[in-house]
Amino acid sequence: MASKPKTTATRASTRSKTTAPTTTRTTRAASRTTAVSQSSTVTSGLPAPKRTTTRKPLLNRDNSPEPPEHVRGKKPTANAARAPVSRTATTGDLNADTDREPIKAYLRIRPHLGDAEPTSQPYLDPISDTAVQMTEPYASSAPSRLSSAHASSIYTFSHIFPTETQQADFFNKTTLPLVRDLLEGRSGLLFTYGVTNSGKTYTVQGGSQPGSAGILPRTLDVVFNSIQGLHGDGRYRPVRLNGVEPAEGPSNSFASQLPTTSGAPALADILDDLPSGDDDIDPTVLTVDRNHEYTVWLSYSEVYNEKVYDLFAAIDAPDAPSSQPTHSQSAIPRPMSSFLNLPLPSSQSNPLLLTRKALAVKPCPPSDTGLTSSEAANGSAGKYVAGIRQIRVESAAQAKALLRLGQLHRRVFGTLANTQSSRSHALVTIKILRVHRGEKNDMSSIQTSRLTLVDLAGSERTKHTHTSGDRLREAGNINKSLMVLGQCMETLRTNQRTLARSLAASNGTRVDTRDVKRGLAIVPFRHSKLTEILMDYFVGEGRAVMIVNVNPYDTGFDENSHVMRFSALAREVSTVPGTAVTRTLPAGKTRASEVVPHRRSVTLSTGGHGKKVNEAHLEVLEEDEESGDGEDGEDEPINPLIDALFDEMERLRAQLFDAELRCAVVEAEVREEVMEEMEARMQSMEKTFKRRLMMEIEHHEKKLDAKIDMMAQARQEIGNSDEDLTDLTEEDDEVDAQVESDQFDDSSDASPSRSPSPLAGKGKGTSGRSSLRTTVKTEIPMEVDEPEVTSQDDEAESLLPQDTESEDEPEPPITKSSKQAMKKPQAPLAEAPSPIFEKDVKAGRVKARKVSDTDTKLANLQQSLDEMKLQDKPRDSTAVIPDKKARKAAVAHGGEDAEYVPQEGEVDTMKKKKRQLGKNRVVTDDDMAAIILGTSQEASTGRQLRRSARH
Ligand SMILES: Nc1ncnc2c1ncn2[C@@H]1O[C@H](COP(=O)(O)OP(=O)(O)OP(=O)(O)O)[C@@H](O)[C@H]1O
Repeated sequence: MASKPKTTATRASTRSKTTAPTTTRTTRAASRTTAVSQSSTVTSGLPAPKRTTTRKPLLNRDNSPEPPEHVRGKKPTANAARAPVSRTATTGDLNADTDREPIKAYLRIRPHLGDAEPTSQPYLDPISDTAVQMTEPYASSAPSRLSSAHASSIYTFSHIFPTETQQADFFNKTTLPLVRDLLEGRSGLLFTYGVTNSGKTYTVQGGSQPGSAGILPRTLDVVFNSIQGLHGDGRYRPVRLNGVEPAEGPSNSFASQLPTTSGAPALADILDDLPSGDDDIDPTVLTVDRNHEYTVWLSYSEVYNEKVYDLFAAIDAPDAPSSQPTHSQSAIPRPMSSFLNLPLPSSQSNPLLLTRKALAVKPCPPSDTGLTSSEAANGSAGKYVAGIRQIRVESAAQAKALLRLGQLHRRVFGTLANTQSSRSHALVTIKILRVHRGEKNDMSSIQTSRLTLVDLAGSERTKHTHTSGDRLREAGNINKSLMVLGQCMETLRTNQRTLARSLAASNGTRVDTRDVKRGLAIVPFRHSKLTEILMDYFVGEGRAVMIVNVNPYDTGFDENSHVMRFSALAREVSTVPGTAVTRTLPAGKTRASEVVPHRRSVTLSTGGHGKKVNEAHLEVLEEDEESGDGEDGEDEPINPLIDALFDEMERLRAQLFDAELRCAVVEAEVREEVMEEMEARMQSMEKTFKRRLMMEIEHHEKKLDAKIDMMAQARQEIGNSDEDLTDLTEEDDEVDAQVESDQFDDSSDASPSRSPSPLAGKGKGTSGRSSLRTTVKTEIPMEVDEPEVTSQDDEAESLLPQDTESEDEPEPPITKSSKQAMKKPQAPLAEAPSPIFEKDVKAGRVKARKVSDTDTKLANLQQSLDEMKLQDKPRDSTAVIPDKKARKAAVAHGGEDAEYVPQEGEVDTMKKKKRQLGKNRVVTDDDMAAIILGTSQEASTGRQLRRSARH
């Protein structure tokens, strides 16, 4: 077994000039720890980051991390002095600058796609080239139970690309440096991260418009532009991750690798059928070392449902598999070839069965990496996809055609629900073998470098995609990969910080790194296929770039916040840009294992764009990969406890998804119920109010009718009265003369004593004119009846108070004086006519008449009304309060029962500030109408009495 500490010691000694003791750990857990330590050892001596080491929950972590000091260009201290990578020990010219640098995170904001999408305010607002503010839409509304995002946050990135960014510009700033590294022999990783529909595929592959080619085709263009005339002869081929071996037989050209099996169309034909994107070529040319020859190799895989598939591999159709050539490493596959030419079954009863086999991920043998076996055994050698095809391409056009074929495969096996949506992680690896012209035959001089471009599947959660069954499983696995990727980054960051902090704390003295390493966490790369494949970039050497795609019009604010926080985490992880190496190695042994195929149905649509659309129902058999060779026990679980914990996490996560789904459904149901209830209530309220309104209208109409009737009746009565008046005129001439003479007497000899009414002097300046015997030539409106002066009228007098009562109003308090006034037939007539009579008075339609009893009663009524008003005022405005002291004294003197009679000065009077509204008696129109009615009735009664008396 490998002696890992020795490895560490070697690295440590080359980098920090310290000697680490050898240890003999053999477990994988320890191996992983050491791997992390080894990677971290590169940072030995780095100044301690200022940031606190307390681990905050991911949710609350500030997402504007500043790069550590060493990244910001601060010169390393003596402790931090770094030496070239120790891989020089086994390879020749492979020294590289091993400065650690954080993963670069670029944000690309997707533009609004016009009418196809609902228009809304974007919730992302770039505030500078590197910072963006994210504000939750509808933040004022109650926060969602499921929402975990902050209402407004600022996130920082290495650079932010606004919506109008052109593909070429984006490529130059994000990917071109990685292409340069690739051509110079250094490896790199670029991955896109974001929710579905955020523009990841557009960024990687591009669109259909001219100039919209993505970073992948542009990378191929630049590579082939730059190595023009420097192509190697292909006598060597890459194997595994960094291995090289002589190619079997001549494989000099792309065409020569095409399959020749009779009856099957050639790959070239298939590729010709695929749409060409050759019009959109990036013209960039990079300067390369012209002393070397270059060969370019391409591989294309996808991680789907935690299985790795080769997208260049042939898909076995029912009548094709046996006739197909075996999948040799160097042979160009004929993927889809037979399938494309088969008549597609249209019914599900007899689906076409397609099979594809998952590939195993295996650890690299030591010879591939330039490390000693002991070094490799610690896990830092990375892993490779066993059996994946690496195809040599000689031009960008060939490469693009192959990639399109791979994409076709991906789509066939892609999601059933939405064929446009990438539900798998797609990995394209461009590998370059570089050999010095003078050392063509020296295999050990061949340098290998890789650039892997990863189009990650959408990171959205299941509740937004309404997934179920297979889709749920798919989503679960996508999320698992991304979750593990996040966990790996978090662990790496923590380890790097721990190491840097402990080394900084040593203050220049020698540190036993074993102690430090013991405290480092195991990076859980092996818990997801994606991270297993990518681990070499994190613990080995290579630059890493992350592209965060975001659609600011998307409803998934929460998911996008999660993406942002993930990017912050990534930016805090450092990687080591280095030089890839190559070793030859004997082919690894493989071991047959139990294969548990997974079958699922796929619906494939072909045609479209003006052609007839055919739907084919297929069954896909996804065979599991063969297990690893087990040579070094790498396939043993790292630690059963950790594995169990991961499984538990996975189970809990699935439960959480389930619970969230149920919550969302219940929430929707409850909302609907509440809405229905509200609607029913609103309807019933509307009915009630309508009914009330109708009743009100009816009531008012009745009232109005009554009023009109009253008025009509009154008018009629007045008409009758006129007739009676004519009769009476003659009869009363005598009385008139007498009244006139009396009036004359009164006016000349007015005396208060002649006025029995206590209110006589209060009548609007008519003092002296109203008295018992005074006959005022008051103009009485026509509407008022003019009953004859008869003694019988007294009998009707009793009717008056009742008749003047309003229906609704309470009876006004009848004071003593008012009673007197009402009883006295001689009570003076109120002089001021009611305003409603004024018109008639002015029109001269009334005539002077003698005072009758009815008139007197009317006057009395008016007077009592006035009195009511007059009496109300002082009563409501003044309060008489007995003096407390005096009362107390009286009680003390005479006991509790003693009657207290306040003397002068023993009462306080107090003005009340305000009369209470509604307590006063108010004479309303109804009252007046009632009075008129009463008067009319009285008058008619009087007339009847008088007439009966006459007869
Ligand atoms: N920068 C851009 N300019 C113009 N259109 C864009 C841009 N980015 C994305 N689009 C368009 O937005 C749509 C969604 O983009 P894309 O398919 O790349 O999303 P995605 O993140 O890859 O989704 P999925 O994860 O489901 O595959 C596509 O129609 C694409 O053409």
